[in-house]
Formats: sequence, C-alpha cells, structure tokens
Amino acid sequence: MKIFSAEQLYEADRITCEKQQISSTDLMERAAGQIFNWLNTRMQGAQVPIHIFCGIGNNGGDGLALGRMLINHGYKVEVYIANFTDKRSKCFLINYGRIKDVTKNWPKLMSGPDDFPEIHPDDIIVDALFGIGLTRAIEGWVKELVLHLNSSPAFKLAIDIPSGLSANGPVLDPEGVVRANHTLTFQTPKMAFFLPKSGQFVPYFEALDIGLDPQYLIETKPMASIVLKPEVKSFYRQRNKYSHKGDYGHLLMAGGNQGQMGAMVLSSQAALRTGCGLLTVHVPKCGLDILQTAVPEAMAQPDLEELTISDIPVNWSPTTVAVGMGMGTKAETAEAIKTLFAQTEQPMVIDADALNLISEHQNMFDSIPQGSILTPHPGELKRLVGEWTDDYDKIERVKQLCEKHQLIILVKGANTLVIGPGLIKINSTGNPGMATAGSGDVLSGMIGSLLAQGYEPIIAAIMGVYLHGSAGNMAATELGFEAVTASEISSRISESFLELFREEAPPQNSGSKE
Ligand SMILES: NC(=O)C1=CN([C@@H]2O[C@H](COP(=O)(O)OP(=O)(O)OC[C@H]3O[C@@H](n4cnc5c(N)ncnc54)[C@H](OP(=O)(O)O)[C@@H]3O)[C@@H](O)[C@H]2O)[C@@H](O)CC1
Ligand SMILES: Nc1ncnc2c1ncn2[C@@H]1O[C@H](COP(=O)(O)OP(=O)(O)O)[C@@H](O)[C@H]1O
Ligand SMILES: [K+]
Repeated sequence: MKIFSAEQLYEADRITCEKQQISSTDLMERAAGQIFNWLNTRMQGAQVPIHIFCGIGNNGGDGLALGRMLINHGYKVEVYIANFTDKRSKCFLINYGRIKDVTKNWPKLMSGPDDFPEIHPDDIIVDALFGIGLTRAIEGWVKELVLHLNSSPAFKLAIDIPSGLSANGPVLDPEGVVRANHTLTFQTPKMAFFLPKSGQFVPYFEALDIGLDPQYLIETKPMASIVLKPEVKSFYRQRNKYSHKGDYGHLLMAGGNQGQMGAMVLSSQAALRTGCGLLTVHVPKCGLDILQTAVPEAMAQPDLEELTISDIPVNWSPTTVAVGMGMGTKAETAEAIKTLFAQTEQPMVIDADALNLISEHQNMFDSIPQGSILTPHPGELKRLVGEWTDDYDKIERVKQLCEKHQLIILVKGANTLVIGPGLIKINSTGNPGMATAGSGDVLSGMIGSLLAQGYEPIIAAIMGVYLHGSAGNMAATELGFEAVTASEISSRISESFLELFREEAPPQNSGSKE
C-alpha cells in the first residue's frame, strides 16, 4: 500500500476532479459521506451526542458536511467552528451554507476558551480542526481547545489526520496534537502514522476509499509503501521437488565472543529455520562446543583466537555471510572485518558489533560489498549516521548513506523501515513484545538465510523483516507481550511462513439460517 505526501494528495485531488469532472466540493461530499457511513454503520442511529469541531479549511469543510449528513439522519449533533481567522476555504464556506439549510441549530462560532463546550465522557468528539494542510504548530486559544479536547475521556475520532500532526513532517508541538482514539484517513495512510514520534498519536486508523484517480495512484511513485502479506507472498519461491540442500545456499555466520555466544546460537537457529541449505558458523574457539551443542545442524569453523574473532576465512566461497552478532569490537576483530569485506563481493548481512566497528572506522564504508543489508538498532544507527533531529532527518541521513554506498539499511523498531536506494518500505508486522534481547539476532539470521537462498537483497530484507514480525505476533498472541523472547520468536518462524498461505476466513453472516 502506497503512502503519498500531502503535496501528492493535493495533486491527486486536483487530477481526480479534472478527470471525473467533479468539483472539489463534490469530492468533499464523497469523503464526508464515507465518514458518515463508517459512523452510521457503527452507531445505528444511537442518540449519543456527537460534537464536531471544525477548522476553517477543507478539513473543517469535511466536518461541516459530516455534521449535515448526521443531522439529516436524526443524530444528535453539535457543530463548533474554531473561528480564529476570516480566511476560510471555498469548500468550507459552501458547506457552512449547506448545514444552515438543514438545521436551526447553526454551528457555534468559538473565538476563545469561554466558548469551549462541556463534553460528557460518554459523548463522541469528531476532530475536523486541521487536516493535511497544517503548516505550523497550533498556537494560542486553538491550542487550548486541543488541550480541552484532550482532557476529555470522550471517544475522539479524527478526520483524515489528528489535528496538529503534519502528514509528512516532524511533530511541531506534541502538546498541541489531538489525542484521537481512531483516525479515518482519506484514500491512503499518511507517513506520520508510522514513525515513532508521530505514530504514537495514531493508535488506530482506517483508510477510506474516496475514489481518487486510480491511474494517478498507480503511476505515481510514493514517498514510501507499506509491506503487506500479498506482497511478501508474491516474493516467496516455491521449493523444487528435486532440489537438494546445495540449491538453498551455504550461509557463513560470523560472530560471538566470550559471554555473548547466545547471539550466534539465536541467529544460527533462525537461519536454519528460514531455509538455508547449509550453515557454517565462525566463532572464537571458546564458542565451539556451545554452538555444536546448541545447533547440531550447523558446521562450526573455529577462529584462531580463543576468546575473540580475529580472522574470518572465506576461501571456500560461502554463498553469503552474516556478520557481527555478539562479536565484540576488539582491534583484531576490526581487522578481520576489513579483510572479509576485501575478499567478498556478494552482498552480506552486517549487524551489531560489525556496525559498531564500521562506525569507528568510517573508511570501511567504501569496502562494504554493494547491496549489503545493514541491520542496526537505534543505538547502532545513531553511531552510523549521527544524532538526528527528528524521524524525517533520520530517514534522510539513512537514505543518503544507502545511495552513497549502494546499501540497504533497516531502521528497526515498531514499523521497521527497509531503506534502499530510491525506496522506503514500511513493515506492518511486529509488536512491542519483540523489544527483547536477541530479537535482532534472530532477524539477522533470517535475512542471511534468505540471501543465501538466492533472494535479491532488497527482497530478503523486506521478507525477513515481515516474517520476523509475523513470528513475533504469533508469539505475542500465545504468550502475551512480556513473555516473548527471541527464542520464542525463532520457534515460530515456521508458522510465519505457513501464515503467508493461510486464507482469511470469509466474513460470518450473522443472519444466516441453520
Ligand atoms: N478536494 C479536496 O481537496 C479534499 C480535501 N479533503 C480534506 O481537506 C483537508 C485539507 O484541507 P486544507 O488544505 O484546506 O487544509 P486544512 O488542514 O483544513 O487547514 C488549512 C487551513 O488552516 C490554516 N492553518 C494551517 N496550520 C495552521 C495552524 N497551525 N494554526 C492556524 N491555522 C493553520 C491554513 O492557513 P495558512 O497556513 O494558509 O495560513 C489554512 O487556512 C484534508 O486533510 C481533508 O480533510 C477531503 O475533503 C477530500 C477532498
Ligand atoms: N516496539 C516494537 N514493535 C515492533 N517490533 C519491535 C519493537 N521493538 C523492537 N522490535 C523489533 O525487535 C528487533 C530488535 O532488534 P535489536 O534491538 O537489534 O535486538 P538485539 O540487539 O537484542 O538482538 C527488531 O527487529 C525490531 O524491529
Ligand atoms: K483532523
């Protein structure tokens, strides 16, 4: 599913009106109609007071149109207008006129806190103050209005986007954002819904189809896109009946040091469960017994050193390499990584301490094989790209690095981003239970395994992140967030593959007869 910027959505609106020969007020009517349908389906005429707070732009126009539709269907509605300027949009004015035609209870013009209404906890608030046209932080008494709404426990429904959030820009004032319980957004979700600083204001959203021009939506390159099951399913490659383990790649995994051998155990198990044909694990001598005992399927290649990694021989040409998990950052390890990069041309997975070493020796960037996948967690990412000012600055820094060195870099967390040259993919699986030690090691093993099986690096990254989150979701469903461990995620990798092919149950017809 594509994510468009506010600018692209305005363009889509314009083209839609042009091609479908409708006015922007007609399009607004369609949009408000979709919100009305959503509410009407759920409320079934219930006389719960609905307070609609409108701004003076088109988001406010949506609110007015919705108010009219609800009034026409007998709902108990109060409409308020934040009358902070005379500069009202055309569609707002048209709908302001139209609502006055259907009710004597005209919208109440608010010009300060004295005009704020009391809201009962069981009422419903509709937030139509600002949409994607927000250009600056909400200030003055309008901000006080936002605080007033936020102080109410009433259910808050935001139209298009919670007021105070920019569709694709940083949060300007976290206090001045409507804390909506649910957001009904038009056509496609907005970037803000998926990034940590702004996403927290959008706990639940639904995208309502308002019939924007399909050709524009298909042909326009989005700013990002969300990875959903059908896309991942389309990447999956069926196994050939006559295949053998040599067909599924030989992954070399290098890492571990005294006290952190578990990382390699987790990665190795995850790699095998993700389907690579052969796995060789390169660990310091002290890790040999641990690995051979915990992961009997893997071959082990001991380092020359007892406690750390000092060389990673690849003269036997593994299909690909995943390096860095629990590896430590000793000087001899840095040398081993440099040699590994110099001797390898194929893309590899680079994680954890290998990333920390690259941060310390920035000239190593030049020798990373092109197409490699870097899997930093937020701390490692900061060391790689420097301190960012906001989520968008973070993305920009990562994009530049990807483009400069032709790399794929993950921005891990809720909604992990997979960023490659010219592309941003947003993962849709995963949960806070996955914020647990070793969960990233499982992910590196999975991506390394997919890479070894011949999936293109960008596909391996997207697929690995999706399946990892899906396995985490199944673990959380069974265990609850707190009890999710990296091993529990790993043990559900098989389920995450099977789930790709599970058909959704058809909707139950509650009115059906026996
Ligand atoms: N046909 C269509 O186009 C459709 C559009 N649709 C709807 O339109 C919405 C976008 O509408 P919009 O562009 O009118 O912007 P909106 O968010 O209502 O506010 C803009 C106004 O607020 C002002 N302003 C901004 N920030 C401010 C601040 N902090 N404090 C104070 N003022 C501030 C700004 O003033 P300015 O920045 O120019 O000074 C301007 O006057 C979209 O989200 C969707 O709901 C749907 O109906 C589908 C069809
Ligand atoms: N709140 C969250 N929601 C979804 N996924 C999360 C969340 N927190 C962490 N994760 C996922 O868990 C993994 C954690 O990786 P990382 O921090 O590298 O773990 P470790 O270093 O312990 O192996 C990442 O894949 C990340 O996307
Ligand atoms: K809004």
